[in-house]
Amino acid sequence: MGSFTFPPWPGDILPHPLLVLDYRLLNGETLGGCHHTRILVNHGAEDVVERMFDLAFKVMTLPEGELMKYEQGNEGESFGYKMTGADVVSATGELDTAEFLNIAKDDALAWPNLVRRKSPSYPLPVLEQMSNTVRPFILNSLDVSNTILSIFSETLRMANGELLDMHSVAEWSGSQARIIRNKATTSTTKIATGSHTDFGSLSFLHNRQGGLQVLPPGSDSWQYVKPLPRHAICNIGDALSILSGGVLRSNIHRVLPPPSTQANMERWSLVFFSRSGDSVLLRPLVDESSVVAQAVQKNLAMGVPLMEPGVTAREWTRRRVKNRRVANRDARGEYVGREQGNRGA
Ligand SMILES: O=C(O)CCC(=O)C(=O)O
Ligand SMILES: [Fe+2]
Repeated sequence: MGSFTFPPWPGDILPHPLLVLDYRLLNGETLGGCHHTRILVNHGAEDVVERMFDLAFKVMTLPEGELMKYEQGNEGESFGYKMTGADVVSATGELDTAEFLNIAKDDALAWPNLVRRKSPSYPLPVLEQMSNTVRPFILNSLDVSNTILSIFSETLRMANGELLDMHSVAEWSGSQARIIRNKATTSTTKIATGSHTDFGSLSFLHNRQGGLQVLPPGSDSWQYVKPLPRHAICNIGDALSILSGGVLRSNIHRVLPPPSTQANMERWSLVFFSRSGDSVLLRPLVDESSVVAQAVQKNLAMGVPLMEPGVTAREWTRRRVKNRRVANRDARGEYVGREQGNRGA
């Protein structure tokens, strides 16, 4: 099955060197002031990740007309299906080639009830495998997220549990699993997903084929990330960056078709996005953390603008999703919505 292929890495492509962290040995020192993409091994989701890829294949090979029943639309809804070409990948309005389906953490946990997407909710294979595949994948990813957040709350010297409370599993949030398909193409240069930072708190990304690229801090050259079996790529998103006053930083990445000898391959990937509760106000936690307060003061003294959208996590996600849709751009590719504070894709 296409989704299981783990092809050899092309000998002519030098991948970006990434620090591999053993999830079982994680601590504040290994994560440090985390500004870079990291790779996690022994995250515990290895087997259920295989089942998620299997499910991804079943879902994304349904007829297009069937998938379109679940399309997200243009109003900033994050859960559901996104067709290819719905998002822009560049300021000049080029369109993306990725198609994906987002499954809400709240739906997976409430199952057999559905609380975020009612009708039409999700394609049948997702409903059929909600309890034996999607929910275990999401629960495992939430565990990993909580572990990393509690390490970061030590880094930020916050009171016990405060950051975790903002990411309480019990509160509705934008947290979601995403299955992604990029159909085969002969091009190795056409951008599939444009340059962006993830907008939530943490992302765990499971890759098979190459194509993911990062723009390392301070560099202007894109570098490929080499997928490793049973490893998860770990990114910080903008919301956590905002809450931490920039102490923790989101990283810039994009997706191209699989490179070199992998050209022509269909590309599959899987992500879990961990996001704070819908009601959490996105602002630097200066009252909760002396580390954040100091960082904000230092940045202000140096004239670095403060990232403070002053909206809730729910509104932030809605704006960011909406901002990427080509339907919300004018002929020059500019966003035509009225909201302020949209940044990038
Ligand atoms: O497909 C990938 O490898 C990355 C996708 C991604 O960056 C995203 O969905 O935010
Ligand atoms: Fe991303």
